[in-house]
Amino acid sequence: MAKIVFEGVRKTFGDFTALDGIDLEIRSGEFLVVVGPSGCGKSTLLDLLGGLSTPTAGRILLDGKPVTGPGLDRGIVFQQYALLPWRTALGNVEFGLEATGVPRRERKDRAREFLDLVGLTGFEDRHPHQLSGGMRQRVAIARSLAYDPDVLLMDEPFAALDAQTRESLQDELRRIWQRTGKTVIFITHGIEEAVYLGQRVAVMTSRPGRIKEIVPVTFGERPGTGNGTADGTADGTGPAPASAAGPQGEDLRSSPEFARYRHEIWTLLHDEVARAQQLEKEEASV
Ligand SMILES: Nc1ncnc2c1ncn2[C@@H]1O[C@H](COP(=O)(O)OP(=O)(O)OP(=O)(O)O)[C@@H](O)[C@H]1O
Repeated sequence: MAKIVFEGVRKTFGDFTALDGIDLEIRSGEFLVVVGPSGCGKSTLLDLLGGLSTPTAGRILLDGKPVTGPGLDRGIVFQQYALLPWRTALGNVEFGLEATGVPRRERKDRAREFLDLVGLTGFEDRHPHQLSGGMRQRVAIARSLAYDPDVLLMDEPFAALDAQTRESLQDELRRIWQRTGKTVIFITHGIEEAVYLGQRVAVMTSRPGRIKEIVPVTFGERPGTGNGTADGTADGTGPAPASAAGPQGEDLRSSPEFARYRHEIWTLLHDEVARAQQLEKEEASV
């Protein structure tokens, strides 16, 4: 059974149709990336899945049950994550656990564990203003992971970061995904980011937002992707593969296969971006 199913989902705001005819199935443990022109409804799609808003028509199933509101089974990471400024990194991650009723003592240990997972051991006692943008986003990711949601919803989480930090966080995220087996839905404007992270890349049309095409990204040597399981083995029982970070990640990004996928997705997007810009111009002149 699919982990997540969108069935004929439509979302309107007044007489404006943001999303229409969304049919989509996402496997458990899959890393799905969504790309599309600005304003095509990517965040709306994620909000619906997060239970922050409800579809106008159709339904969304999570483990076979309709999504009716937010839940601890889904963690959300936004572009600018609102960390609590008066709490330390550790305190912010602990905050995510308070809602789940984890005892105080255990909360601390669990929070430390997740800060370690995102490479922030030694920074537990820093406040958000004492951390770089990349570190803050790591705290946000740790906070979302700490209460152990099955599904991670990420809305352009690395968009505000410089290129180098972004690439290193992409590597971290892949490593975390491979280790934890979470189902990840990741929105981005970055085609390279989409190819690097996604097992499948869903390309959306401009208004109303629909799924134009889904591109499976299958790198032969790529650990954890294209094999249908988060740990990169055929049946999900084998050992976790080595991290793709470092030189290997660099090799992937500069490989001819990578360039081919990038070009395929760029081509699919190009027409939609042009159409979206035309629509904006027409609206502006009314
Ligand atoms: N609450 C709302 N009320 C009215 N219109 C809305 C609302 N939320 C979103 N929209 C509109 O729906 C469309 C889709 O918005 P959404 O934020 O989902 O797009 P997006 O693809 O995430 O955009 P971007 O890539 O620029 O972040 C936009 O035209 C937006 O103006």
